[in-house]
Amino acid sequence: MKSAIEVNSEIGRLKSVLLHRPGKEIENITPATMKRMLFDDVPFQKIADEEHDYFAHLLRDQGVETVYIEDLLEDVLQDDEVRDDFLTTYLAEHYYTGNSAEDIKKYFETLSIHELVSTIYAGLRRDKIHFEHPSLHEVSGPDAETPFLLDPLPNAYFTRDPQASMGSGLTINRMTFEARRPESLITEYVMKYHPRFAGKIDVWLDRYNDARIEGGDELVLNDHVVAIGCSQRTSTRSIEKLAHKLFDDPDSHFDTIVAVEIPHNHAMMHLDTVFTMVNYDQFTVFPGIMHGGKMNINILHPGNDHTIKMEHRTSLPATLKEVLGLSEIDLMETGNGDPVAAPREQWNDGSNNLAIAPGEVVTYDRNYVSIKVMREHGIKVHEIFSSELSRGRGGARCMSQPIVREPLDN
Ligand SMILES: NC(=[NH2+])NCCC[C@H](N)C(=O)O
Repeated sequence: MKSAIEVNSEIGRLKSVLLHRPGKEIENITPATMKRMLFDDVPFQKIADEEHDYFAHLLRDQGVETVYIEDLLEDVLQDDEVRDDFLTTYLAEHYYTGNSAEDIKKYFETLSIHELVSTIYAGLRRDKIHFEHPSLHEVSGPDAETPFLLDPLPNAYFTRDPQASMGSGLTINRMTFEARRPESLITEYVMKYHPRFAGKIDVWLDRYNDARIEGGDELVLNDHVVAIGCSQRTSTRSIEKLAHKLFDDPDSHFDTIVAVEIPHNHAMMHLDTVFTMVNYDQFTVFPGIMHGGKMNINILHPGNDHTIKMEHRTSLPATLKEVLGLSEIDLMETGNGDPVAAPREQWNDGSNNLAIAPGEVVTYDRNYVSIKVMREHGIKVHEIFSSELSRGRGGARCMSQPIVREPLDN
């Protein structure tokens, strides 16, 4: 039987994608909570939604099915038992158990399922809940600066990160920062209980382990090679765990993992903020990660008796040629490698392109220097608006989680 997830490249024609339309959560940030919420500014929701709708519309015009994860969550939470189970876990992960969890649940039960889902994304304000037997934790909330008892999920429109599709399955990710942890709980419940996915996918990694990994670091280069960033968000331990799983599981056809070390900072939190694949042999890259050919790259292959063989490399272009079996590749530099335009456009996700077919991408309009370079190199570029969406530090690739791509010709 065909799996409900089929993603065997970064570039095969995109057929189906998971999105999340930004809700109230992106305005439920204040200067005091911004850093913890992983934002650099407070977006204006009205414009962000218009920009997001334009993006989704463009994808649909290109024949892509756009599936909103919040709708899938609503479907799943219709079931009383599943809803209770989800809420118990969600509250326990915010340290609300026992009576306090019951008091919050009592409030949730007064909401429609649609309102409940919006609240899970938007966050729950303290003044909505009356605790029968208040404890210090309950009256304190996540931090003293916020009026929220349960934090908003402003990063949820970056649907790329809480999970990553890979072949016939996905990794459901343990996120690095608490601000994003509930996002992959939503993925878990959707994948486990939604009829579209339940029992029809492989789960390579779940979120209940000590290994941090995020989808922005997970790039499926072809049907047997994945590239993974060793980054602020993805630990080497998780890459090894994933390698064991992919190399041992008979449902997986992946036999090569390229672990690429990148700087560990907020501007470059994931590999896809500095590197994306846009055609069989074309890539965009932020020149700042290349270190004059002195990078730290390791290629992992299955060894004997369930061990892993590892080989060290230092050049990104040479490694890509080697693992993809190409004689030439075209690396297009963000901002044309200019010392001002390159970091500026990287900051605004000029390296974060979503391929919707080989040689065809969607990207933010503001990165006009990078766009010009791509066009000069023969890439078909669809521009999307980016005044508000870009404030969350993620671009078209971050805002989309492919669930089906057409297989590549070769
Ligand atoms: N795949 C990506 N590059 N995602 C970008 C996520 C940005 C988000 N503000 C975070 O820090 O988590």
